[in-house]
Amino acid sequence: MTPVVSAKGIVKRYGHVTAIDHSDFELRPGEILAVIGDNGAGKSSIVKAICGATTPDEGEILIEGKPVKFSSPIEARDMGIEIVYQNLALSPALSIADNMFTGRELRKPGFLGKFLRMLDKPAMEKFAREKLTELGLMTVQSIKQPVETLSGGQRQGVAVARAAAFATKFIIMDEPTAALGVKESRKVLELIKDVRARGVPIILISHNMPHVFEVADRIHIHRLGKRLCTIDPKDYTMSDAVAFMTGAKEPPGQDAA
Ligand SMILES: Nc1ncnc2c1ncn2[C@@H]1O[C@H](COP(=O)(O)OP(=O)(O)OP(=O)(O)O)[C@@H](O)[C@H]1O
Repeated sequence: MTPVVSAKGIVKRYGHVTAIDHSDFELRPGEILAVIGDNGAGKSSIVKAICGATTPDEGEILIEGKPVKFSSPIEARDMGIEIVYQNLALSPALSIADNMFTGRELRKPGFLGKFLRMLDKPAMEKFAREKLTELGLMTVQSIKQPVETLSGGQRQGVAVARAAAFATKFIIMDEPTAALGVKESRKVLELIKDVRARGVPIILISHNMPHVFEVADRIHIHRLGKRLCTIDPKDYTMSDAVAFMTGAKEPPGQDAA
């Protein structure tokens, strides 16, 4: 099966620091791929290269088998790649519906939209309501509610719903539960599984081993700027994964999973 994303020999240098050192990467259809590694191992850097947030110095990125060279994250987004950040990239003062459409607002049909750039608020609110309902998130009272009135978990829910609504290729989630409490994390993990059930593959960067082992189909272990190996979480324990990640234990081959 053609991978959704595959990257080969990616190199990214920042001055004298080599953040990614000839790394490979592969995301398969329908899977949750966790990306783990020590601080500074290069997890964010490799994922940024894949979503156009940075341009690699070397290497090749293929999306569904076709070479791509993104010059901005907008280009990646236009291709159906969505990102959910740990620091909740939502605008607190704007409503849920407005947040879902930031940067891709729907305009009124005809002259009003085309020439006067008038927004089609009812259409955006309807779409936002449908998407939140689909993901079981309609505990929020109103779609017009400002995001700042929501709990941390609800906000992350909106961010995940937005990504799920627009992603046609895959979603990248960078530490989506890091800022959340236990109960809120649970809800977000369930959402992540729901998104997978809808057929959208996910790249999940996380330091939280129980979360990774709960949801991941495969784990990409990053160390010193490159992919050390990929493992199937059913074949290894959390302490094995940490031992590979820190160099305490010899890893299995590059493609154990
Ligand atoms: N914009 C940048 N400028 C300079 N150095 C950078 C930049 N971004 C990343 N680096 C360096 O590249 C290396 C890899 O960083 P990266 O953020 O990808 O690691 P990470 O595995 O995501 O770490 P963490 O788990 O701490 O978020 C680090 O040494 C980091 O300091």
